[in-house]
Amino acid sequence: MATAHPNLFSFPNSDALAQQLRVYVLRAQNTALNRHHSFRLAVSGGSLPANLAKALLAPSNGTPEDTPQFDKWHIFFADERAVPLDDEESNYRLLKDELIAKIPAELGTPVIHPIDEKHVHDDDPQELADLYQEDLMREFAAKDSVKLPVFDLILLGCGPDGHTCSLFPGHELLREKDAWVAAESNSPKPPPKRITLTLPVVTHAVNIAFVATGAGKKEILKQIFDLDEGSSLPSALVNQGAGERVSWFTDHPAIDGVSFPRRGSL
Ligand SMILES: O=C(O)[C@H](O)[C@@H](O)[C@H](O)[C@H](O)COP(=O)(O)O
Repeated sequence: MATAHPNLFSFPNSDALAQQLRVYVLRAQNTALNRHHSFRLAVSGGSLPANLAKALLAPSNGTPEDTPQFDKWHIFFADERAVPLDDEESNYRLLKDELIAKIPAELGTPVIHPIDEKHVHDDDPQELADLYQEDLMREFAAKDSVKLPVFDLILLGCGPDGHTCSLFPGHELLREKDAWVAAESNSPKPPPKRITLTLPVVTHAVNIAFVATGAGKKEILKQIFDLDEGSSLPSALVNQGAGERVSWFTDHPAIDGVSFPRRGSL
């Protein structure tokens, strides 16, 4: 378990948040490209793709540091719903509509790793999870010894119940130690059938960022950051497992009443 604390950032509005999220994501990109010439990240659904698009589609200041090199990006899904890729509930579709379709041609095209659409109507989403894990293995497990993939960045949301990815409070999936990708058949948040990265994969990433905005998040953020009773919530487990590798991008209403120390810039 990590001992250092996560970083909590808070901004007055979504423009200020997006500006700092851009700096953070592009730093992660540049470090990854220096190390292994590709940038491997996972993204969630919910409000995350819109915030990410706001950050990344803003004009660059022209320096290499401030330029997304999308043709070097491999984008996976931190969680995905078992629905066709063009379904309104699909996180793939959401990311495509919010971000991918709007990337100017000169910035390149990322490689996207969607779920296998042939299995979205299976009764049990386990095959979907297994196939997605195989996709991850092709990308990450070049050596037989790789126990867990090391994403350069995982971008997460936090639900009002403290869930993240499709890891829900009190669920047995939180104890998963071996699988990289797990199936969820009965998600409390619709739609019920999903796949999700597991907690060990999330906490193994080089950088992990949550984006949580709006007054609807303040009760759960108080539990996660200030109160012992919140310590077993999935989002709190990410904080405990990855410590200072975790950064929270919030706005002021989301952390109203939270005592945990916050900063206004990276
Ligand atoms: O597919 C999903 O349902 C999401 O990945 C989910 O984990 C989301 O990130 C949270 O529910 C927070 O959603 P908001 O950012 O919309 O609050």
